[in-house]
Amino acid sequence: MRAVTAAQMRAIDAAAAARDGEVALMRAAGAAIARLIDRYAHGDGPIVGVAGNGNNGGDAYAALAAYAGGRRRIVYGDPAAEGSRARHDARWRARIAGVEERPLPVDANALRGAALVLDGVLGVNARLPLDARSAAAVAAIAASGAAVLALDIPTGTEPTTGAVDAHVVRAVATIALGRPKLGTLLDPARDCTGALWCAPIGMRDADAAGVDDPPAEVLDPAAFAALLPVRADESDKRSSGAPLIVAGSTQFPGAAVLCAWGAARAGAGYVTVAAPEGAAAALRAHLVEQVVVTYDERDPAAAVQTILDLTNRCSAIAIGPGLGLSDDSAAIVNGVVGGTTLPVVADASALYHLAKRLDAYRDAPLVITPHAGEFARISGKGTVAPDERLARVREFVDRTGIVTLLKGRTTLIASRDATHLNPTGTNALATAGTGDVLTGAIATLLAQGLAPVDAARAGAYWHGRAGSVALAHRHRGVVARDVAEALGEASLVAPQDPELIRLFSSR
Ligand SMILES: NC(=O)C1=CN([C@@H]2O[C@H](COP(=O)(O)OP(=O)(O)OC[C@H]3O[C@@H](n4cnc5c(N)ncnc54)[C@H](O)[C@@H]3O)[C@@H](O)[C@H]2O)[C@@H](O)CC1
Ligand SMILES: [K+]
Repeated sequence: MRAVTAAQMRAIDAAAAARDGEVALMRAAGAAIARLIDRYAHGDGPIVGVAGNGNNGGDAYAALAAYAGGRRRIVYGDPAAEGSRARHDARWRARIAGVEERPLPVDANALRGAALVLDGVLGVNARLPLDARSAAAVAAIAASGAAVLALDIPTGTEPTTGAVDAHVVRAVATIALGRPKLGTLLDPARDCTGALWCAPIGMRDADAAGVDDPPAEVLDPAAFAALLPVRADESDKRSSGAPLIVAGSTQFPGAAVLCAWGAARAGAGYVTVAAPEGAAAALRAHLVEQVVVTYDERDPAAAVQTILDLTNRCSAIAIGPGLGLSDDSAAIVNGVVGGTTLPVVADASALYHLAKRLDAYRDAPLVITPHAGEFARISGKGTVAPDERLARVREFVDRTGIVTLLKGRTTLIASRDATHLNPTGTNALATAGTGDVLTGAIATLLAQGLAPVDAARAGAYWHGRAGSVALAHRHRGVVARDVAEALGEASLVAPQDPELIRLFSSR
């Protein structure tokens, strides 16, 4: 699903309003919001809307008008607000439906005890810093301690950049109307988003054509399920996906084991591991179904030949985890990546070695999976501040054409055509070896025929879900092996309601 800038959303809104009428759109938005109210309401208190003078405020009226759950409903708004025709319609319907209307300003005491507060102060046209009236409403909401469902965006966040004001709503959930706003997916605003839902209300990506390209996308559950390859009945072990893992060293054999496990649990039919002789004993002790082939790392030319010979029977390569930073491993990495025609996912040590020869890999079928530190080095442009991740990854991919997966709380995956924001994951993944599992999973997806960008975004999404599944089983102390083991369960996607899509849960 497209994650939009404010400018893209305005274009989409305008076209949808011209087609369907603003009143109908706001009624649809209200109906979708109303469906979420009971999910997030706690206790016996009222549902309280706080409405700004714009259409975001209109959504608060529309939601309370549409809500049929039997709770008391109150809305705070400006009785003298001019507002759009849609906002008037919503306000009128709220009144008829028995919603109690009270004038702004609202103080925290009035909101304390609410079962749920609907934040309709500002939406996609919010600008920071907040004006005094909006800031006062946000301060009251924040001080009340009540649970908040944010309408479109949490007020006080910048809808495109994810910057936050001194006064900001921290929501338990946010419901995006039309399309999710980029800012709600980006730090620091993401902390305020809570769970993220989207009600598409009939809006169309095409209406933003040409505005703020290349587009950003966020994977939703149905799109993820559609990306996962399905094994054909007539498959054999090689056609089911045969990744070659080039990883491990005497010092770090575990990286190769975890990468192989990630590949295997992602559904590969035949996993081959090529590793230096010093890692062989540890690998053979831990890998049973996988084939281990060794090479002499002190003879890089022969090692490259051994590995390239193996590629004849493989369909993708993962290279880098645990290989180390020696000149010999540099020669092996560049010899293999430069000498193969197979798609490659490169991680860890391989990123270090490839950094010196990026020009050779321009637009190659290659995925790199750096964390922020590795990205700083490979991009050649130094440390990446949290708020410049999106711009920096775009700059790098526009320059090199290399599909890049930049790890972080919101992992970014960029190709020349688009930037993808991965919404899944948990801090349980912040533990050694989980990146090796991800690399292995991506290798399998490449081996099963996904394009590099699709393998990267499906892999990131899947791995994030697997982290959450592993945490749900273990509660704490998740290790990388648990994440590999959870890939199967994490591949299951419950049927989705296309009118109300859950993009991520709070975590
Ligand atoms: N237009 C449509 O077709 C739809 C709009 N919807 C809702 O409408 C919202 C957008 O409504 P609006 O366009 O009325 O905009 P907002 O409700 O976001 O903002 C209201 C007004 O406040 C002004 N404002 C924002 N920040 C300010 C600041 N710091 N100081 C002074 N003024 C400031 C804006 O310029 C705008 O005129 C969406 O976020 C969504 O909730 C939905 O109902 C779906 C359909
Ligand atoms: K809002």
